[in-house]
Amino acid sequence: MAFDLTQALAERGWALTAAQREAFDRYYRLLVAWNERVNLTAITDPEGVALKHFYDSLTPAFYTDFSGISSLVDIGSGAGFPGLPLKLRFPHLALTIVDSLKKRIAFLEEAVRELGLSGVTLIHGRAEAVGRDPAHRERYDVAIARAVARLNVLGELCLPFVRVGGLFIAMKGSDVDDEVREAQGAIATLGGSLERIERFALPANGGGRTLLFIAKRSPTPAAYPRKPGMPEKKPLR
Ligand SMILES: C[S@@+](CC[C@H](N)C(=O)[O-])C[C@H]1O[C@@H](n2cnc3c(N)ncnc32)[C@H](O)[C@@H]1O
Repeated sequence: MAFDLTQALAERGWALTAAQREAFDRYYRLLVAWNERVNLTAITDPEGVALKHFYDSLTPAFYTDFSGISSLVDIGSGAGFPGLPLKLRFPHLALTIVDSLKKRIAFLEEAVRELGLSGVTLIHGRAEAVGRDPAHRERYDVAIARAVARLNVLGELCLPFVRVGGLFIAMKGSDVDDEVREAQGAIATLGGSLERIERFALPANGGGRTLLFIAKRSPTPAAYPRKPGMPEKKPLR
């Protein structure tokens, strides 16, 4: 696999600044160093991380205009994907990251410090609990998540964070049709409406991807999200 992040983004019309290139390099070095003692990622080679973590994280911005988005919440961000690459590329974003694993939040705290980022809030907690907190409920322009749960579960974790008129972006692999069908009732119940499906392939045989754009049409009923674990145990129909 031959993949160069700077070149691939230049082909999309994005010129990374020298400072942004250096930030992605530092992020990579920190990720692999921490990965020796905290399980953060199975992908550790530089080109793999550049393609399957950094570039992949940026793909939503190929399909929707991030310059018009002020606040973004990344649910189940793990080692920072997709939130941190989006923040590096779009520094104006007020980024909030929610993850239930303390060690991953500890990694992100160091990454944010090392990369000198401002406007990033890191929350250790379950999305089901944080999404009920008035400080976070229906406060964000966009909620985004990659590789966290099936769509009928993910909707309950993410849609409560989105303001009416905002957007929930689910980042998925190529095989989504059953998942989308099974989640239709859940999305409607939670106040969402599936507006757009974008299918594409990552460069350098990086695999098929699908982005689901779900508009928040009406407030999420107070009953949701249910208590931690329930969305997964009894997914909405
Ligand atoms: C497979 S990892 C994916 C991480 C990252 N989004 C990525 O694509 O590389 C899933 C992450 O979601 C977090 N997670 C799972 N369920 C969660 C929940 N209910 N609330 C908050 N975080 C959750 C886990 O701790 C884990 O870090």
